[in-house]
Amino acid sequence: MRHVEICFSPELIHLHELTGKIVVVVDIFRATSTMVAAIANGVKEILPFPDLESCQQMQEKGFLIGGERNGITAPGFEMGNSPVAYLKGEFSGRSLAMTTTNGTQAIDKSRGAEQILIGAFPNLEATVSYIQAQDNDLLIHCAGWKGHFNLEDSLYAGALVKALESTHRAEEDGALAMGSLFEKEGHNLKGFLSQASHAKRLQNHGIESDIDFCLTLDLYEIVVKADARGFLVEA
Ligand SMILES: O=C(O)[C@H](CS(=O)(=O)O)OP(=O)(O)O
Repeated sequence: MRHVEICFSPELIHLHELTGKIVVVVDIFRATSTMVAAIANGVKEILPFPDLESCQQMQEKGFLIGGERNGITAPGFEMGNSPVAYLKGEFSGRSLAMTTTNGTQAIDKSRGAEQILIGAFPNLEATVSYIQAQDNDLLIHCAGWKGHFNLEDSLYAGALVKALESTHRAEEDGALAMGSLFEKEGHNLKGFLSQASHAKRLQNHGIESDIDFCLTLDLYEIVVKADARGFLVEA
């Protein structure tokens, strides 16, 4: 039996061992949902950056650039952080450089893991099957919000804990708590998460369609993982 644990914020990642583990980075609203949408709709690869400046410089190298801070597209960037912007396949074959408020920081802080996967509800089942086919223990790294716990990433972590019950033992309190929370509330993702602070922030920006997409289960059969160069690609 392998093990599964949860890190609830990038600020706490130093408390967890990364070596030898699969780390699933999750930022449901919206970075990792957007990454899965982009790859599923033809984007060739995504290079994540923690900072705006290095990301923006990639435009000179022919990259499409996506940059967001506090829910708003960063000045000078072509794309923000909206998953629905990728759904028509308009950016098929392009390489995307991307930086967001929370999600790309969490990816950066996951370096050192055996594998880094990108978690989202629209490819939950595919990600579960992939993890079950590997021998490694699992760490679910929630991006949270500016260092704080958030409900949507933690509920996704609970969904993974429940789906992996037959292969991965949850021993620490966080994983047990989130498994129970998903068991109780997972049938009503949208209703339950409408009270989440980040969902309210996004509603204020008038982007309910993003929330709907981010909470849709199993639209895609792809798995997104970091390759040896640090690019996010289809596994
Ligand atoms: O664009 C988002 O959804 C957020 C911005 S914020 O947390 O509302 O400031 O970025 P993300 O990195 O996807 O959490």
